[in-house]
Amino acid sequence: MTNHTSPASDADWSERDGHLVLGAMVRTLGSFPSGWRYPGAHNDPSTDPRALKRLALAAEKAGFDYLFLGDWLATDPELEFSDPHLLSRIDSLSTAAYLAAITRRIGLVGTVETAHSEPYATARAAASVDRLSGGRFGLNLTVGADAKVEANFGPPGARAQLDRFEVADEYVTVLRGLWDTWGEDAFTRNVATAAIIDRSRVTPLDHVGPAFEVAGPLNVQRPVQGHVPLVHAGTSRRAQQFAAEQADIYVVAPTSLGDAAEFYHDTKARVEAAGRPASALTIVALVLPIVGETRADAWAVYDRLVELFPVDDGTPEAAKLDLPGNRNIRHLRQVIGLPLVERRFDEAVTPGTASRFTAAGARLVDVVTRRSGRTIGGKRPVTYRHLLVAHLIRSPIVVGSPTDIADHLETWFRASAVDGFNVLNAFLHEQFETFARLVVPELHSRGLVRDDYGATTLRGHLGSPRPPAPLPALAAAIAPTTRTD
Ligand SMILES: Cc1cc2nc3c(=O)[nH]c(=O)nc-3n(C[C@H](O)[C@H](O)[C@H](O)COP(=O)(O)O)c2cc1C
Repeated sequence: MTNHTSPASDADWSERDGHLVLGAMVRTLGSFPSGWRYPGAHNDPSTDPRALKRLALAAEKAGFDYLFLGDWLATDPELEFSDPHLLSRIDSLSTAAYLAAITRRIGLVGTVETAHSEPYATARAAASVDRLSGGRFGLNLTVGADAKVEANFGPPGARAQLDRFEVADEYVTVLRGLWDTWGEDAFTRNVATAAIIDRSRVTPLDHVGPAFEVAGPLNVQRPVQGHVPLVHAGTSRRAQQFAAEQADIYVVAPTSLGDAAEFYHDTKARVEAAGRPASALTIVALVLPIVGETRADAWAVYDRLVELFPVDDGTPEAAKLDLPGNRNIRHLRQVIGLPLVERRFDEAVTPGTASRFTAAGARLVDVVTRRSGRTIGGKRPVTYRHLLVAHLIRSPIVVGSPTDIADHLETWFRASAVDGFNVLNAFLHEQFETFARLVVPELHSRGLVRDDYGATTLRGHLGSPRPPAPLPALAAAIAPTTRTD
């Protein structure tokens, strides 16, 4: 009898055993806007292949579940001072294919946009990288509407008139349908009879929908993982619903533990309402750790990053940079509600001045204290520069020793606010490698991460069962025209 079960190891079917999932966000210029200026930081995109390789090997050695490769089908030189990592980066699927050959166990998540790609090409590319990596690929689908991207793809077609999430749902139907057009054992390779395939196991798709018409079958066999795991990131209700119904991993960016826990429970309820077990969706939050051997070391790294963040301090040098219009004392004044005409950026905020701040200003003081240990009236005082940076950089930054960072991750995980984290780095390589060398072992000693890869596929890392291929009889019933003798 034909075996239609997974060729993957038993471990790939196992539960995650209560471990938190760790993904590494790949941004070679780092995620702190001035990170690339830090002494010794990687800052040359022309040497990215080496940087990617070094990051991937460090992440794999530490046992990360996957590398996350974001993408954007546009660029904008005006992002120079706010998001330098978006200026130039190697296409995410090409990167995943490159890293597939370098790594052995870690998952590789690449990004495709549903509005400006064809599901046939995406199904093929994703199945290809999944095959090349032995079942480690994950596909992040973005469903955004972005004028800069649209400007790169000619006049909008009929698809642009449709609801973007309905298009995305149909896109997923086509992807999965195409991955199922090849049965598991379609390649019979019968040397004696000369039949290399069993044609009954290769079926067309014949999809005709509002957005796509795709005949199939796919021109590459079924992915190692059956269906490549799908990833989504988005904050709107529609994005949440799409993730609940379709995704295996959902990347979120909550601003507080309370919000995260509420969103987590709401999302898991939606997963169940969609007829899936709550564990089918792994919810991971972004986190940007700034770590040092000691808390004081970490504060020093954060202070240096703040100093390197260019602001308009009225000097001719700053004027030449053409900085965004919100990088000056005038802008800060609007936020904290006080005239600051004569203030210099590095002046300490006095207790008297702080007592007159707006609620928003008081919140910024809290952020500065949490990130840098600086206090109003303290030996290391809060400065106006620190306040402005806290206002402009809203990333989920956690600064501290390995114990501090592990405490934060553990608190969120144990509060059922997340299943894991997508870990950003302020700059490469020191910050990521310090996290891998010091924080991951701390998590391990607390029983929060496993000590080695128990599985060989991304699905295995997630504890997500591999969808079986439709049985030949069923496939034949669906598509009788494909029957051959
Ligand atoms: C944490 C996070 C990461 C994201 N990464 C990307 C990305 O790499 N590329 C992209 O085009 N959009 C990215 N997005 C945007 C969303 O994926 C996209 O716009 C989403 O499909 C639509 O959701 P929305 O309705 O919340 O805008 C990201 C969003 C979040 C919250």
